[in-house]
Amino acid sequence: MQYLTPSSSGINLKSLIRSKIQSHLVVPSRLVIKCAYRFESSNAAANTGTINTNGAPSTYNAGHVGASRADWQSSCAILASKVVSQQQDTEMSGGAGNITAVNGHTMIDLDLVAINDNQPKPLTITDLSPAPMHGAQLRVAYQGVPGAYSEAAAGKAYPKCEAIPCDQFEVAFQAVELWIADRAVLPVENSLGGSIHRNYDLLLRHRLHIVGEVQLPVHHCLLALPGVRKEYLTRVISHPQALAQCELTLTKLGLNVAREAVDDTAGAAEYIAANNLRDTAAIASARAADLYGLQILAEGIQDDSSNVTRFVMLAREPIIPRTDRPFKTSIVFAHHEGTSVLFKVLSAFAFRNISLTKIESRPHRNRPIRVVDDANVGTAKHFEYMFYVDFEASMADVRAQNALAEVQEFTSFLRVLGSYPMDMTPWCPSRED
Ligand SMILES: O=C(O)C(=O)C[C@]1(C(=O)O)C=C[C@@H](O)C=C1
Repeated sequence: MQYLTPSSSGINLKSLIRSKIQSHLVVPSRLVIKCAYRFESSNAAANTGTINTNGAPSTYNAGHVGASRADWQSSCAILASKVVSQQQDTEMSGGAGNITAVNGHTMIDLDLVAINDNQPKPLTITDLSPAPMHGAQLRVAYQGVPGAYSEAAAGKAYPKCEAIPCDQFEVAFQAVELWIADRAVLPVENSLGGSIHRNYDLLLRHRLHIVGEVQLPVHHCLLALPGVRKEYLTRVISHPQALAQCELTLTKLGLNVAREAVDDTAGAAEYIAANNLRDTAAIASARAADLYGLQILAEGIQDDSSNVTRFVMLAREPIIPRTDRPFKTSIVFAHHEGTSVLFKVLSAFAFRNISLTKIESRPHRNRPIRVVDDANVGTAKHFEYMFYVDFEASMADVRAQNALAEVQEFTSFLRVLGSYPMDMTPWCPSRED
């Protein structure tokens, strides 16, 4: 599906990256290579007409939609060339030459007054801090366009944040890795649809840390162009999770029409508006109806009124775990061979009275099959798994530390994805979009 770009005055990624450059933040070249790679893949995707990069930041409340893919590409090209030229300057001047000059009093004339604004400034502790600089707005990357539930989750977790729409989850991760955003928001499970497996895989592939969670009641609406009636509809489009969450209700509404999956709920609404599609409805939020000028044909069409999606917040740095409020810790592990290992791992928590809130398994990509030869019976083949476990304790809690020390004995791989405050907001399944 193609995202479209409604005109607005939102700040765009180009200006964000420019401001980053202007503040002379030195970006490691490794990140730029990643960035260049992303252009190629997004170009390739755009050529197939399936994905469109819409990387314009928007203030959460205002719901701005801004720059085009070209903007994003040129921004990163500027960033890449800036870094390359910085590297060339450094190479030509002999890298650490400046230090030698100062320390060794070489022929460089030290003019301590005139500071050239084009020189890179050293990183400070604030640049490395997981929190934004005092007074700065937290920038939160999410997948989708304004009106998506992920945007609402960003607003719930960080009420005054600047929400930055990204066309893919991968881009949201990279936005944080490249310091374009401070956080990424990622849906990981839904009460009706279950776990969002692809996002678990992304957590493992990237090195970001979980620093928070929010549970967002998801209240779906059926949206169409003004004047369109249910009888005119030949298809309903939305995010696959949203389609699954409304399956029964659509049938009850007599909508036995084609269902088509698109990248996000609000993107579906935007697509209908921009293409003036009078035979198509979208499943999306009431806010998406407002933003894209659609009417609400039916409200609360999720099959279960207490439909809720859990999102996690990701940052470059972990937060310091505490014990003065309820914390959750998420881990992922693979175990050594042996059938009783999973039981042993889980009992490490049970013996310490640590509750598990979630366990999820995903096939081990690098080692999908374990072969067990038995001369008499033949060859048994088991799937190998990565296990994702959430438990109710902070990493600052000695019980959690001991449990993990024990888990480590049975596992071939163990990573703490994050230790973060639990979402303790009162449960209220009414509409929140
Ligand atoms: O498409 C959106 O609006 C999203 O934010 C994505 C998403 C998901 O990935 O599950 C989030 C919440 C809803 O469960 C439906 C879709």
